[in-house]
Amino acid sequence: MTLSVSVRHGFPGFTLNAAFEAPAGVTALFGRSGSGKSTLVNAVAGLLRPDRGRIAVDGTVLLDTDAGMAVPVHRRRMGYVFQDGRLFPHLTVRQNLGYGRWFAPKGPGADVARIVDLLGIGALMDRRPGALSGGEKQRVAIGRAILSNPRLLLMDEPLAALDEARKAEILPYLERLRDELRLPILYVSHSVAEVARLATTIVLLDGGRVVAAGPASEVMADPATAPVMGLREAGAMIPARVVAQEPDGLTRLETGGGALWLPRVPAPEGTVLRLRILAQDVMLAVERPTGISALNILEAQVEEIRRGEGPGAMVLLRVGEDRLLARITQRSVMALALDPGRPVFAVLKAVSVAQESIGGTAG
Ligand SMILES: Nc1ncnc2c1ncn2[C@@H]1O[C@H](COP(=O)(O)OP(=O)(O)OP(=O)(O)O)[C@@H](O)[C@H]1O
Repeated sequence: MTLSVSVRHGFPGFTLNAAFEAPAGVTALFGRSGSGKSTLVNAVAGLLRPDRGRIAVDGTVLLDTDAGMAVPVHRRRMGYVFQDGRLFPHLTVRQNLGYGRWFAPKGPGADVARIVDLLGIGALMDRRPGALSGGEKQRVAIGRAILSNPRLLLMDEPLAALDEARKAEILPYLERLRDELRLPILYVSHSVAEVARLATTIVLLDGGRVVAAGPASEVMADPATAPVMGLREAGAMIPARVVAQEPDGLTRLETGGGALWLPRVPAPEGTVLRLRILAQDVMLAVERPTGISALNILEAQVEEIRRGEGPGAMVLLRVGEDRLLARITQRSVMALALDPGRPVFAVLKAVSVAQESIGGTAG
């Protein structure tokens, strides 16, 4: 499945001019407030008729303004999940889910029991939305959208209204949907952490234009995208394989640049994980540091140095086959005489597990 979008639309003072391809998986539309994310999603859903554009899912054309053709909203088969679940308050969870199914096209649809199980909402079936937490409501809203058997799931900031604890509760369910249902998801967010955890593809928007698009790990490691991502949030993702659970509570992982130790990661040996390493958490040394507390030191090579407008610089590093970003000062770039090709050691101050990779990559 590929969603292909090319849209041009003008509002007073704002022009959206964006094109991208979304392959299977979660495609995150990411950008600051006002960059055009919702306008794009609304164009895909059919809620907005753009001045010009073409939108197609696989071979099915949903919009082609040149040909004067636009499939109406209700025939596009899009599952739409909004920030506020928008469940029917007078209906039970079961009835809300049934409503999604009612609108599904005839023929084999999604299996209700499976979706209820995937989203962990079995125990809530007889409750009304008023008796659900925000996270539970969102899970039901997602279930309802999936049961309408859509071609594509559109999620516009589905976690934005939830507090951190509820977000953390719902993210694993979204990961399961991504990995087990294989339903393509267009996911709008302005949270880098959310995108790092969920996205397979990232489309980065700025001022109504696509400034970068591609596999999530590549877009996140591109030093040019750092100012749009936000310097504090910029960082790369590298794959790492769980090698051993060690007796002192640490998990040993293997990366292309050497071993890493993290506080116990509850994953079986052999699992490949995606680690998120913020650029600001990476220090560089030209010799292997000794006598420091940091456990995690990777062998790397400088690939590119991008100087910012202020005193900072973003250094793109090659670590085995993978990429890492380090944010250091331009003064340090000079002091260490860093140049492309120079071997260095990357000292990692903090590492987080961004996402369990899609099954089958272990080994
Ligand atoms: N119906 C409208 N009429 C006029 N201007 C609009 C309309 N809808 C959106 N805009 C403008 O288009 C721009 C992009 O808005 P959009 O909602 O797509 O951004 P966004 O990236 O989704 O932002 P946010 O993260 O805040 O939701 C904004 O400047 C907004 O004010």
